[in-house]
Amino acid sequence: MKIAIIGTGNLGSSIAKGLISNKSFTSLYLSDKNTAAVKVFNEEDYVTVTSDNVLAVEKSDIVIFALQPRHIDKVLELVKPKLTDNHVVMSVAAGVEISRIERILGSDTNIIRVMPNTAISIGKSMTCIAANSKAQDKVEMAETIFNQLGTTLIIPEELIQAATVICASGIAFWMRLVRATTQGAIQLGFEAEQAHELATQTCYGAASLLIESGRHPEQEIDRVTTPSGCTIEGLNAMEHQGLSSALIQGIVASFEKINQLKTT
Ligand SMILES: NC(=O)C1=CN([C@@H]2O[C@H](COP(=O)(O)OP(=O)(O)OC[C@H]3O[C@@H](n4cnc5c(N)ncnc54)[C@H](OP(=O)(O)O)[C@@H]3O)[C@@H](O)[C@H]2O)C=CC1
Ligand SMILES: O=C(O)[C@@H]1CCC=N1
Repeated sequence: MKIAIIGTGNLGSSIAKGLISNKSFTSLYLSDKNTAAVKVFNEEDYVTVTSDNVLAVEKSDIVIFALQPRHIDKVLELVKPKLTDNHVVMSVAAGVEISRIERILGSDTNIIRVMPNTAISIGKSMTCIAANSKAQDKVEMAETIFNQLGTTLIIPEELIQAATVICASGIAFWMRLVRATTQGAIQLGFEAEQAHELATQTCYGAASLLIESGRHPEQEIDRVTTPSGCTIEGLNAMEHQGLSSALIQGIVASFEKINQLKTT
């Protein structure tokens, strides 16, 4: 697979790291206005770092646009003359709908919206995928690529905005919960480094338990909460302060914001 990533900032470079660790390409072009942050990848086999977006497109079959929404239109216009029927255009741009890309490239272009998160750099992304009509037969190929970099779910495009909030922004939400746990652990007497390890490993254990057992979180909570014990005391105190409500309100606020950003 000949892959290009246009825009190698936070997400583009995370995708590049994941692909390089996995060696899941025959060639990889990394293109950005400023290549300083990804120059190091030039030393990798079959990887080329460039500032020439058109060259990256010409040399690739799959082009992942990891640009901010305000930059994507002009880059699509720039590379349009070089796109062929064989190209698959993938966009990770939040709020940029397939119809907006089709208006620039035409609906006879293979277009896939992909919504990964930054854990793609370590092969642990939850990635949602939606394709236009033309690219329906390319969805399996997209799934194959992103399954090597975590877990994938094929969804209708209408759900991509929600997936962006839950999975892409979601990384930040979970990080904040881990940070708060660390702050609590320090207050209870742990050194910062130990507090960080306790918080991250416990979080990892909780997610692994749910994934491996397939059980509902409340079933696992029941196994932890001793009657009149310290767990239920803590849980109830958190709920009195609105823990679940705060999370849900944050998710909804994030969703409302992404819908404001959406342009059709
Ligand atoms: N960060 C995340 O976790 C996630 C981001 N997304 C989406 O992914 C997209 C990228 O986000 P993110 O990586 O955070 O953004 P960044 O700003 O970190 O990365 C975008 C990169 O594109 C470069 N760029 C701008 N214009 C051009 C151009 N004409 N040609 C080549 N490169 C260019 C930017 O350079 P410069 O900085 O010099 O402008 C920058 O390096 C966004 O649309 C975002 O909504 C989606 C899911 C998760
Ligand atoms: O914050 C944002 O708008 C982008 C999309 C999801 C993650 N980062």
